[in-house]
Amino acid sequence: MNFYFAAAEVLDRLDSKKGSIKGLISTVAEKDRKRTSALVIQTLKYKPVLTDIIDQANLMKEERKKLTSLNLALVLVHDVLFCNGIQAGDGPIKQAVLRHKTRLHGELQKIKIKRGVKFDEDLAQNTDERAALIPRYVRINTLLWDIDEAVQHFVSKGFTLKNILQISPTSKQDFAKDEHIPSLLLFHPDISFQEDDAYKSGKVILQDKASCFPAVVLDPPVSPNGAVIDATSAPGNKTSHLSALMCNAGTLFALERDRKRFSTLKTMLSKAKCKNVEPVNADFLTVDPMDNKYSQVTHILLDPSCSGSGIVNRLDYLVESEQKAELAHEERLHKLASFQLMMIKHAMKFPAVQRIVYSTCSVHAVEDEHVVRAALKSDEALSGHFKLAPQSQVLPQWKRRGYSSEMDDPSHAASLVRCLPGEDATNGFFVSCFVRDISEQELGAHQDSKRKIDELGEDADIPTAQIMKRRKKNKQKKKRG
Ligand SMILES: C[S@@+](CC[C@H](N)C(=O)[O-])C[C@H]1O[C@@H](n2cnc3c(N)ncnc32)[C@H](O)[C@@H]1O
Repeated sequence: MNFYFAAAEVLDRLDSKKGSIKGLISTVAEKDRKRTSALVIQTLKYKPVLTDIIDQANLMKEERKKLTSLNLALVLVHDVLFCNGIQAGDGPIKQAVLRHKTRLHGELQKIKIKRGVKFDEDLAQNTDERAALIPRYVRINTLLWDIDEAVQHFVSKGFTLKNILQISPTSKQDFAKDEHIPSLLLFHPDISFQEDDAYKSGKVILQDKASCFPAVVLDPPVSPNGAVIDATSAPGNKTSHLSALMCNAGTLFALERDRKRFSTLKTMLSKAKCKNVEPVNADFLTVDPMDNKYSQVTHILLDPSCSGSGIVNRLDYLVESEQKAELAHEERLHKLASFQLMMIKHAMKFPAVQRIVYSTCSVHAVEDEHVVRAALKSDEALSGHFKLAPQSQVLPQWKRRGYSSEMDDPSHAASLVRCLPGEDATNGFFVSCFVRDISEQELGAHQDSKRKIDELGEDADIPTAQIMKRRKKNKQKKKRG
């Protein structure tokens, strides 16, 4: 019966908005986690129907001594009606529900007749229909095999490779190569790979297409001296993608501040055989950019916590009631945005950094364009000479760009990438890329920084100081030459 108590407790905590489904399920004992998460999700899908049935059958009134909460009744009645019964030894709680078994089944039939449906599944709440338009994306872990070997593997499993851009909703056997991401395959949304050997051995990673964009845009170095930071790594999809793009060469520092998520990250990286990754359980904001360890870092990926408003293939929306306080929502977005901005500004302080990718799975301009435009105006961007990478370096073929009306300079929107759920066959996503521009012309425009260097010498901000030193050396060379 403990398993039902655990599932009911997750539902109780969801009701009182104490976390997301994913977050709350991660607190359940590992041995029961899979089972509990399946029961919670199924119960949520049928919640309105189950609540009606329990009401009509008067279950809570007649068994109020045994059934202490509606959520406990929901999970038990779910298993009586839609599974093979309650999976627990005999006892007073089980008996309290089973006494009403005939009545419960009767109420279920009445609802089906009333709604004119034949199958139980037709009573499930519609999951977000935009999710049904998202193919099952499978990223090939090129550290372990190549795309041709992967294609052969799936063909041997009975799939047919088609030269198409989208998977037909009627054909579950077709698969295709993605047009934008080289190591990505598309399958029908209903295909599950959880039991596939290639998934279990880390040879494929189940990752939404949009979530593959940041690593590709960052374009990390492939060199034994390459040094890259993934500042917000767990669970590690983008880290393993970066590691693959770096061909396991150089060093990829994978930072993650949350201890539990850090442990998930390490498991993921070892499964994917990422050998060039140094996982670090630390808060990126507390890392000293001048620390020798990171002095050679040229590329930083920032995929910080966000509202997640772009994710459509998860069930959290089932528990988001309409009365969700708009104000609290706005406040939360602004809090997230100021944290996100801090992360970008911190990344800009690393002395050798040349390229910073900032991404979110949010569709809110507050967390996307607004954060980018604030970052561009920040002291860190001005003194470090950061600007947006041009469209030609940021998935040039991708049609949907940033919202120009949300940028100070509308032309900057072309540098940004957006994905819209329901329209782009992906979750909602946003990608931007800052690059350090050290041209002489730009330097000339920063007279103030020059003055600061003259006045402060060694203590002036390092990137500008380095540039100025380089400039001085070049001038001296020219004079000598
Ligand atoms: C959106 S998730 C990252 C997903 C990851 N990039 C992936 O593709 O698998 C954000 C992660 O950043 C972590 N995080 C948030 N703030 C952080 C900080 N200041 N330093 C390090 N990690 C942080 C969170 O704990 C969370 O695991």
